[in-house]
Amino acid sequence: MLEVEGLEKRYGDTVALDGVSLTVRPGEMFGFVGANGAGKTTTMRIVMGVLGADAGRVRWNGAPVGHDTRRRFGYMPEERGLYAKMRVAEQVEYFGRLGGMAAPDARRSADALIERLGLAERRGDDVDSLSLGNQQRVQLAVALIHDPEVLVLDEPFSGLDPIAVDALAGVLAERAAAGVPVVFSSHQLDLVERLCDSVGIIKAGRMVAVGTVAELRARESRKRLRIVVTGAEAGWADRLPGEIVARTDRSPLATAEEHERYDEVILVPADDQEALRLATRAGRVQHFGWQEPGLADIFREVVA
Ligand SMILES: Nc1ncnc2c1ncn2[C@@H]1O[C@H](COP(=O)(O)OP(=O)(O)OP(=O)(O)O)[C@@H](O)[C@H]1O
Repeated sequence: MLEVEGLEKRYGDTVALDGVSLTVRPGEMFGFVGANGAGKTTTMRIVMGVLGADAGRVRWNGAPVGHDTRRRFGYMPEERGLYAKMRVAEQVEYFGRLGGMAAPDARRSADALIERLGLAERRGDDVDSLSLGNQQRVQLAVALIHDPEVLVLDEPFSGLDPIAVDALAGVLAERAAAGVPVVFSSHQLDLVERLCDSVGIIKAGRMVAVGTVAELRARESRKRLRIVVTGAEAGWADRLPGEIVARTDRSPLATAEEHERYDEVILVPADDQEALRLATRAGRVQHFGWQEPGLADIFREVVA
């Protein structure tokens, strides 16, 4: 298992990491989330030895991680590092060779990944002639080519179209199923929620929440009601007891079918029965029920 313990890192007066710890077990997909500048990239760079820590340690299967061990890791850095004037297939193969693969294996594996990530038609093109999203796919192929023991990916999904997102999600799930610990950072919380076994939320260099989404939901989240009312007077929802965390309202439209006002409110209620009475009095209640918060809701609560 991959263990990161008590990482600290300063840049001059800026404290980038202030005691970051996380553990990723074999076969676990770990989503690393946090606001811009929270410390995700710095943590991953330290795990990969690109950057030294001021304190703390990184261990793989109980032993300190050194250069040779890291060669068996797959890494997608934030600063994408490809050779612009090398062809797609050659480049992926080349990184396979750097990762210690024999030439025929590297070629076979590169071909399979290129196909899988939807790059087959571009295999003979120079990397700098590709769109950014396709360059990103090449970068992913490079991180995956040598069948790494651990995967550390800095925002691997950013900039990918939905088909590429699905292809990458499939590849990562396969690697995890084969026992590889996978860590990736992302701002796409719906994706993290869908794919990850566990999630770590980092805020200003500290891990403020770690666990499965269900655990975070149970620990962090306040119960919320979703209320939909049509035909009410404007402003009725302001009287609801509790805190409104989201609202949508649509004034009457000029069409025959939709001539009613529509209000949807997400409320952390101080008194749910009073909220129901108010909604019933205000208009026609189309929906009134408890709503499970998503990872984005939990994130807002934890990071606020
Ligand atoms: N080379 C550097 N010199 C000075 N400060 C740095 C350097 N690299 C990072 N920092 C600072 O360290 C903190 C953590 O940055 P980091 O890039 O790890 O955040 P992040 O969570 O990856 O953010 P993002 O989501 O925007 O990629 C920030 O305050 C950042 O400004």
